[in-house]
Amino acid sequence: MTNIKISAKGVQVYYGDNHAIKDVSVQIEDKTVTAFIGPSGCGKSTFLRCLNRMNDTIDICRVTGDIRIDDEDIYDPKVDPVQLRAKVGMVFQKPNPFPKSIYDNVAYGPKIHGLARGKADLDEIVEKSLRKAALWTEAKDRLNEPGTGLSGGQQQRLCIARAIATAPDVLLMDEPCSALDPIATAQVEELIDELRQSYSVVIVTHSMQQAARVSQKTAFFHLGNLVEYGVTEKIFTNPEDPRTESYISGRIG
Ligand SMILES: Nc1ncnc2c1ncn2[C@@H]1O[C@H](COP(=O)(O)OP(=O)(O)OP(=O)(O)O)[C@@H](O)[C@H]1O
Repeated sequence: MTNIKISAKGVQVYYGDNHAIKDVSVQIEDKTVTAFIGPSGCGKSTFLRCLNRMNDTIDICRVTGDIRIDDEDIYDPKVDPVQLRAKVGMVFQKPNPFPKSIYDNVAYGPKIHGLARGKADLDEIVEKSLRKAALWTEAKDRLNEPGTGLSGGQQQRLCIARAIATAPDVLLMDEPCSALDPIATAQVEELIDELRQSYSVVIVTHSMQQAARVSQKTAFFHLGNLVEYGVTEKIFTNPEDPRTESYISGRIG
């Protein structure tokens, strides 16, 4: 039985003339946290955005190569990017709740994708998503209050609940803790570890400590190349490539 969720082959990304991702091939596992690390500008976020076609929204961006999720070509013209993004949820650097109530933030996706069969069903999805995002206890008595009134860490967990509510297979996280204090960061990291039981989680992080704490697999990017990919512990203790070694020992980046 294969555990591969995402398979990318020969992926190239250009922003105009800037060749940002150079022939990247990688197989990302299900029920695993995979960390993308590397110096600023190496292409981590660009490659992450390829996985739910978020780069489609950037005019000058061109993506080629083959990316499959559960063996389905996500760049096939038959694939609706909006549906794809429900299946491949994304959490951004800065918590970005909608200017709506906590309840509506979570209910929005299931509503537009027709995932609920009425109010009771929707209530259940909202509760389940908030529970999975470890926010239910704090939010259950204020569901009608604005999501923007929560603390930064709570807002980020709300954004995770919103991503989970559309029953995704994959969760992409682009530096999800960079705007959070150490306590909120620890809570989100704990949550990422739990989410691994249900999803394939891919996280971009600038923090090598965070990559070491939360991920089982790590991909090291440098100047648009995927230099090394493997078991996190090995990448951090015994990397194969001298560039990885330099990065983890703080000599580049
Ligand atoms: N929206 C964009 N338009 C034009 N060029 C972009 C865009 N986003 C990224 N790039 C370019 O693509 C390259 C890779 O950037 P990317 O943001 O993917 O790197 P990163 O490793 O995530 O960096 P950081 O860690 O600083 O966020 C850089 O040269 C960057 O200037």
